[in-house]
Amino acid sequence: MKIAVGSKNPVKIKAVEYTLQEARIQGSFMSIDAPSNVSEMPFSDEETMQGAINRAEYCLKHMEADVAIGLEGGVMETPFGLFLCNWGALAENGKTTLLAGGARIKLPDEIAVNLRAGEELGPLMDIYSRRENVRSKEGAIGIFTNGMVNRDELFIHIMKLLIGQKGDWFK
Ligand SMILES: O=P(O)(O)OP(=O)(O)OP(=O)(O)OC[C@H]1O[C@@H](n2cnc3c(O)ncnc32)[C@H](O)[C@@H]1O
Ligand SMILES: [Mg+2]
Repeated sequence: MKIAVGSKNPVKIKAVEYTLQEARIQGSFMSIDAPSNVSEMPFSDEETMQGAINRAEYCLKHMEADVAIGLEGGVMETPFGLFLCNWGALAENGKTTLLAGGARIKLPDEIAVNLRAGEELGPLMDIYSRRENVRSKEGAIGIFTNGMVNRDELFIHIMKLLIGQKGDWFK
């Protein structure tokens, strides 16, 4: 089985590989910087889901993969503030694309203000945390939970929710 991931972000690639190994699903891995075809900073659940679906479907088209995974991060407005959201899609030719969402956490107002003004979370997190490339390491969720939940764990959970829905893999 050929498995493609629609990102070159190591935190996403590692989460996919780790979860498939944990589930004892054998295959070869490929990755490609698949376009999300949504905003650089998705601003709703729907837009973030669409980004994950678009990445997975791009992989299926361009990578000759049997299974394609798209993972996308974004933010969403709620009556209680702006929240981080993450979504995953698992696509296979001729089958309905599977979807699953990850844990959410409220972003501090000082970050939310800048996001609403059109800035992107990746660079904002580096400035806020005085670290480099947070999006490829612990992620915003890692910073705001003091490392209790890092971005890899978030994507591993999404991956478990996705492959857990693939009944035929567990027979
Ligand atoms: O290389 P890709 O796969 O694009 O991975 P990415 O880190 O850019 O992540 P996304 O495109 O999925 O996320 C959309 C935007 O939100 C930012 N973002 C999302 N989750 C984040 C997190 O946990 N920490 C920092 N930035 C995050 C990210 O930098 C992008 O600007
Ligand atoms: Mg990106």
